[in-house]
Amino acid sequence: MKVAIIGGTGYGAVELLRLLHIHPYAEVKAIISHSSAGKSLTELYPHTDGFMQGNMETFDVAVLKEQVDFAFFAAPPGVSRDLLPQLVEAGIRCVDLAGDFRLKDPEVYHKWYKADPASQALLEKAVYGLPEWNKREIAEADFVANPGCYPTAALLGLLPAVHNGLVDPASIIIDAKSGLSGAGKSPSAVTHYSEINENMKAYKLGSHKHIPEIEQLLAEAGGTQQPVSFSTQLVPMTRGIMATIYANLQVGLSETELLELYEKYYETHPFVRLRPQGEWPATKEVATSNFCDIGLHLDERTNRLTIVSVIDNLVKGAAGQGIQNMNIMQGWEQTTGLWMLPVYP
Ligand SMILES: NC(=O)C1=CN([C@@H]2O[C@H](COP(=O)(O)OP(=O)(O)OC[C@H]3O[C@@H](n4cnc5c(N)ncnc54)[C@H](OP(=O)(O)O)[C@@H]3O)[C@@H](O)[C@H]2O)C=CC1
Ligand SMILES: CC(=O)N[C@@H](CCC(=O)OP(=O)(O)O)C(=O)O
Repeated sequence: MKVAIIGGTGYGAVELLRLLHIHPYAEVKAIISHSSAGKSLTELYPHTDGFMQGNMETFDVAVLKEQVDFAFFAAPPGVSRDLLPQLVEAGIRCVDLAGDFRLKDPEVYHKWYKADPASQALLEKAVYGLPEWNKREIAEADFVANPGCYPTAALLGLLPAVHNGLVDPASIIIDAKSGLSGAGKSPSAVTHYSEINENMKAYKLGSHKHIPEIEQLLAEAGGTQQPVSFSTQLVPMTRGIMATIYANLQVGLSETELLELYEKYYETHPFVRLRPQGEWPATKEVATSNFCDIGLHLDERTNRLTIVSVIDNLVKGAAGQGIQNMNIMQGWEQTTGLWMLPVYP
């Protein structure tokens, strides 16, 4: 199948190219660039030398319709809102790595993204693409809204607990740390080496656009959801997210029983791996892979459950999950092209 990547010079796009190169059924035929059409990707990213023929192109629906059957959007919010419907209309199925189609309520999008939402009709048509939650819906979708990186880590950590009513939904606290590639390739004062090296920085507390995304899916999974506390911090590494999640247990289960329940929940989901009792994952253990690794701890003194969930933000948090969604949409085994050992150390 022939594929286009839109937002060609960003980190998400380059990660898509890396992973699609080893995919047995997908081939990148076009890279669309807003800033660098006419240039070769290798001019900007020498590590891609020999892996992409031809130059990047401008967005043209008529040309893309002849070139490809599938497209990934890896551009900032606002771009897919305007361009993706044109491709879907032309019969090209899409996965959007940005957040334009994740939230079902246009007013909620407007409030948190501070931008105009897509139409209500398109938001209703969009399928939120978390394969461990709604694989069947993804398979039928014309276009999929790939989850945000933090929501992926947080939701995979919380789904078994919330879906089974194990924790008090009002007590959930998500404390999440991300490497710098999560902020994209454009440098900023905060991501400047001398600012973030040997440093950690909290940001967007109470205002992060992933808050409504997390709450939307938890409400779907648990039937109801109170606001969650969500704090984000930058840590001096390139890849990786660790979400440490706290919630009050509201059922009389032991740590062993909780772990068994998580194992059962994820038994048919190959990309989620549970650590044995007394062990918790590290970001390096999933780096460059599509895995989400999870460890649990039940503090019997406080009756509080701690869930540690790690992903690579560019893979399970973006390009890898996007390809997992494409696989499901195409009726291929979801692990196709994604079954690989993390790079370690
Ligand atoms: N980095 C991550 O870990 C994750 C990112 N995402 C989301 O995926 C999308 C891509 O992220 P990422 O690759 O990191 O971002 P980058 O900032 O690295 O790249 C985004 C790319 O979008 C393109 N683009 C197209 N139109 C515009 C425009 N009007 N203004 C600015 N850029 C434009 C640019 O490439 P060009 O000029 O070549 O078109 C740019 O390089 C974003 O929506 C992001 O939020 C989601 C999950 C995780
Ligand atoms: C470290 C860092 O800055 N991370 C980004 C999240 C990246 C992501 O998933 O964003 P989208 O929802 O836009 O797709 C942030 O906090 O905004």
